[in-house]
Amino acid sequence: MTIKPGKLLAQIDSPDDLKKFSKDQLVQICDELRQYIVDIVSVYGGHFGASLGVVELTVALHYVLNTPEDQLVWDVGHQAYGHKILTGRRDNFHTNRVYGGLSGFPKRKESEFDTFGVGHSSTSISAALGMAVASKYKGEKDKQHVAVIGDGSMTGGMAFEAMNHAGVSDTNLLIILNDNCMSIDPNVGALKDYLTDITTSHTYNKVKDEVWSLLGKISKFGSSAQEIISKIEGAIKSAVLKQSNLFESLNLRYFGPVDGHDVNHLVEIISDLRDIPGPKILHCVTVKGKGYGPAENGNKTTWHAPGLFDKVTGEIFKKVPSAPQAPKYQDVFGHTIVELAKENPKIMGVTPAMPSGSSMNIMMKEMPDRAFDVGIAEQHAVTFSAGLATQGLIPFCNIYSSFMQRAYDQVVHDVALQNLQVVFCLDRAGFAGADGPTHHGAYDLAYFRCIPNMVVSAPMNEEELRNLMFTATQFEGPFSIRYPRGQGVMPEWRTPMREIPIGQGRIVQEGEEVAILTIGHIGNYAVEACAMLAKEGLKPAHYDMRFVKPLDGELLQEVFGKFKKVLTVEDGCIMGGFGSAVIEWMSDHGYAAQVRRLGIPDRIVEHGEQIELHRECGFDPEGIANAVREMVEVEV
Ligand SMILES: Cc1ncc(C[n+]2csc(CCOP(=O)(O)OP(=O)(O)O)c2C)c(N)n1
Ligand SMILES: CC(=O)[C@@H](O)[C@H](O)COP(=O)(O)O
Ligand SMILES: [Mg+2]
Repeated sequence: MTIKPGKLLAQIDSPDDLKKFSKDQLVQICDELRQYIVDIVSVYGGHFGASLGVVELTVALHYVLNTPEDQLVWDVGHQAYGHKILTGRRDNFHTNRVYGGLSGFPKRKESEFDTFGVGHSSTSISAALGMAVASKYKGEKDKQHVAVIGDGSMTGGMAFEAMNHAGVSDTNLLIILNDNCMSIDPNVGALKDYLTDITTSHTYNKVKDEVWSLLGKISKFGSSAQEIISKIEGAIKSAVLKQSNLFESLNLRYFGPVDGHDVNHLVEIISDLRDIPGPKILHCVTVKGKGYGPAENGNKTTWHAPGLFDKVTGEIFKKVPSAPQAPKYQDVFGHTIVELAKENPKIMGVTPAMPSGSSMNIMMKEMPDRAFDVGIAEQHAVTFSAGLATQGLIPFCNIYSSFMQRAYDQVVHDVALQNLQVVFCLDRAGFAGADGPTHHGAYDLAYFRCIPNMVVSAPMNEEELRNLMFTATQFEGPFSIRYPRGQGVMPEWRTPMREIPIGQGRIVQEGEEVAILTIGHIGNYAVEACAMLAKEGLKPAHYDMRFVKPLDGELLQEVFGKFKKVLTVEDGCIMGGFGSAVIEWMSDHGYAAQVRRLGIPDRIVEHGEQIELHRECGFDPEGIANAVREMVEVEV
């Protein structure tokens, strides 16, 4: 179905086209852009509420700035749908997040307007500051550098590291804080409360408006007058706010809060700010989901990424289950940690801003004093968990595999070196799918198995996940459990939990000639492959190793004692992953066999449905069966 843009939007193939319109046409352009996002996302899916919340800001920025020369960096980039549509990608925007189509996030190789690749939060200020300093060094005086960062992303430590530097950088960096009080779930922390204070402080806003209008009048009298007024403004701010403005105290000129949905006012402000030297921050107040009733007034967490929906009624279409509705692994985690915590008062839950995504919200609701959303702060989440563990508690620190990458040193330095009992539940491990390479949990088997003291495990189904979670509570040291995004395989998963001997794998099917060794959920693909091969008279053995570290030495002795052809399969990087561990074991124990490794190759794999990516990399069920067929052919 072809989705047509509105009359004005249809004429905008670049920001230069946008600039041809008069200011009083911008409101209509915003309406048409908003409608186009609703039309596309309702049919093709993707992130939703965030892009609606920055429609006016996006139009104003591309209207005032001279992009792409002026450099605009979006934080996370899930809100950049309007940006992409206005910068030449309107007509192919329906391919957003589709295999072979546009990325769901700004990506440098996709467009010159995408100045920095994003997807993980809190990077925009650092990147934009780097660009600003580079421009200053190269003598590019007129270039503007703008970072647009949300209030949720502002809770990421990197943002403060960058502001700390920006404040003494002597650049003209403009930070735009898009404050909608939302992360994916409601935003958390003292910063959120502070921003609310500023936004709701009537006295401050009244005085600020007067100062602002004075600034407008005086600024015509040249920079010395501006200096005077900015000192008055600064004095008023710190006095009225009773505490120095957080951003001003970092030497960032603070402006706002302003209405982030008044496109013409935003055009004026951003134009004015262009002429004000030095690092500055504009605080915009917006509404996530603005302009589409169900998203604006309904559950904003749901409308962060609702899936497909009826744009007229707002009804969100439930995915039709292909098989009896097996739960998502995350649901099993969410219910199981509560079950365990009811039995064991030492158990605590920690999530860095993914309560709904990880299902930690279940424990947060039932046991609010034992489960914590710490904001987009993965490093803090890990070391906070380590602190809990020093006091004899057992924290389950649930972090998406790709977001875990941000807190690697904390795992080594704060947990493993002290051999503390922290349970890392790495959700979205393996190909994440439509979110693409920024979110693929490709590396955790490799980056965790090399850490001393760390146990590295992966369940093949929900029952196994529950057993591993219980086992982790009995293990006095760091323990990681990784599992993929989406469906499990067991509709009846509420099985009694049991402790599994650390390192113990299991045989799934006896066989001959080739042994398939799998780790985690991907083992279910091997089961499908074996069923295909059985019809051809081929019967490889299949072992679910369950642990990458420690490996099951007894089982591997059986495997290498019986088989000269071994196929390893992992939904993770081949370099240094599970297959590498098996080869190392084989070599260390004096065995020799042909070992073939299937997994994520040593290159960037773009976005698409998980099965499309597994197929592309040759470890979907057909790919596994083909590998066995080829191995059977070869004489060793
Ligand atoms: C390092 C990292 N952790 C977690 C996420 C998941 N995530 C994506 S968007 C988001 C919320 C961002 O909130 P905010 O910056 O306020 O943007 P909004 O959606 O409100 O526009 C989170 C937690 C991420 N992308 N990167
Ligand atoms: C933009 C972002 O990082 C999150 O919205 C992420 O896309 C969530 O992923 P899940 O949908 O797998 O929870
Ligand atoms: Mg927000």
